[in-house]
This record gives sequence, C-alpha cells and structure tokens, in this order.
Amino acid sequence: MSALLEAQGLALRAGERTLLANFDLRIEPGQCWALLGPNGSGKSTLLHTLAGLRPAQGGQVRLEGRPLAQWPPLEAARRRGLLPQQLHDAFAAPVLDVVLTGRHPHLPRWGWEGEDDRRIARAALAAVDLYGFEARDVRGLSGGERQRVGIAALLAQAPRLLMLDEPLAHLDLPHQVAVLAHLRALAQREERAVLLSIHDLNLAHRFATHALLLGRPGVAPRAGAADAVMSAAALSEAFGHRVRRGELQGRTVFVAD
Ligand SMILES: Nc1ncnc2c1ncn2[C@@H]1O[C@H](COP(=O)(O)OP(=O)(O)OP(=O)(O)O)[C@@H](O)[C@H]1O
Repeated sequence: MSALLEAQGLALRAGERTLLANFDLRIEPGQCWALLGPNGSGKSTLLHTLAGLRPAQGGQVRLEGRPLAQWPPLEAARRRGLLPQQLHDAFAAPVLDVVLTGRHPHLPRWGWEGEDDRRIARAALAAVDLYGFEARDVRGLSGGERQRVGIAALLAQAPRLLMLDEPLAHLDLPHQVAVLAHLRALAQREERAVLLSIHDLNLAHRFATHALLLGRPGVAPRAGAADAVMSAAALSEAFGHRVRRGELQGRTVFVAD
C-alpha cells in the first residue's frame, strides 16, 4: 500500500540536543498513530517537522510520495493538517468563522466560503458536540470547548492526514473518548490517517492501531503496532518510570508506579 506520509533518515535537533537521528516512519491510509513519550522528548517538534512547518536537520519527509518542500502550500493543506498544542485568539470571532478557517485551502482564489463550506463546518462542530455554538464568541468558551473548536476546524479542513498535538488537553473523559472514536473512524472508514500526541496510555492503546514511542535522552524510539510497542518494559524505559500493564474487564490498562 502507498504511504500517506513517509520519513526517511530523519534527523531532528533542538538547540544542542539530538531528538531523533536516522529515523524512519511510514503512515498508511486507515492507520491511527499515537505519538507517546515524556515531556521534552520531541513529540511537538516531530509533528511540526512532519507537517513541513519546521525544517529537519537531515533526511526527507514525503507526503503522498512527493517531498514536502515540493508541495505548493495550499495543495499540502488539502492533504495534511496540524492542530497545534496552543490555540490563541487575538480577536473576538464567532465560533463558526473560526471553524471556517479550516476551509480556506479549499476556496477558489479570492473566493469566499459558500453554503457547502458552512455545511461542512457545522457538521464538524456537531462531530465535537458543539452543535448550537456557531454564534458564540470564541474568546468566551471554556478551555475544553475551545479545544473542540480547534479540532472542528481541522475536521472542516478535511485533510487525508490529520496530525494533532495533544488534542485531548482540557477535554473531559466523555469528550476524550468521543474525539478519539471519531478520529479513528475517519481513518478507517475514509482511507485517511491520524497521528496524534497523547499522554493517556489507556486511551492511546484503546484507540490507536499504531504507536510511536519517543524516549528520554539515550533511549531509541520504537514504532509499530500499538499493542507491540506499548509493552510495560518499553514504556518504563522510555519514560524512566515504572509502568505496569494489565487487564481489566477485557481492556488493557496501564498504571504508573
Ligand atoms: N528552539 C529551541 N532551542 C532549544 N531547545 C528547544 C527549542 N525548541 C524546543 N526545544 C527543546 O526540545 C525538546 C523537545 O520539545 P517538544 O516540545 O518537541 O517536546 P514534547 O515531547 O512535545 O513535550 P511535551 O510532552 O512537554 O509537550 C524540549 O526539551 C524543548 O525544550
């Protein structure tokens, strides 16, 4: 199967520190990847690099077979999207307008959003349980509501590869489960793929098909099927903290000592 995203020989540094060296990754349609690792292990840096928003120090990233740098920005934005960790609102704006920013890569040059774009944006709001929030000022939302507006904007953008940096931040438990279920279903039903950073090991194992585990300094990254990568030994080594893995009512659970 052809890859949506492929990294080969990737090298990433932050300041003096090497985060990744000679790193390979292949993300195929239908896959849902959990990006795991301790604070500062390079998850955000890697997401920004794979999205083409930050240069790598070596190696190559290909989006649908073509080097990232060769994609015109608008065409790339129709194929891959990134929800960053921090969302800023400098101005007052209705929620619907914020979600409609996700449609910009799809608009004709100098064009305005049409009824189809508004329908897609409303459906995205409904998917994150924000039906009826369209006219609310984005600056008056709670942290979890604001986070879900960001997710809705990415859903409205409708890229084939969705990348999300800690999308569960600020979300309550039911919305964490609902958002992950929605993203996984998108990947599996529509031949799309998801790569999201996440600190909750239980939810990561439950919803991800694949896992990429970054380690603290000196520990090599691991990538592959989520169940295989997320062993107690590998997680304990990556985090430098004992993690136990067990079963509870048919579900795999992880507990930190
Ligand atoms: N411009 C920079 N100069 C020096 N170090 C940097 C720079 N940018 C990032 N770093 C460092 O690179 C490391 C990786 O940061 P990154 O944000 O990618 O980690 P992360 O895995 O996403 O962490 P978290 O779980 O806390 O979100 C951190 O130690 C960070 O302090």
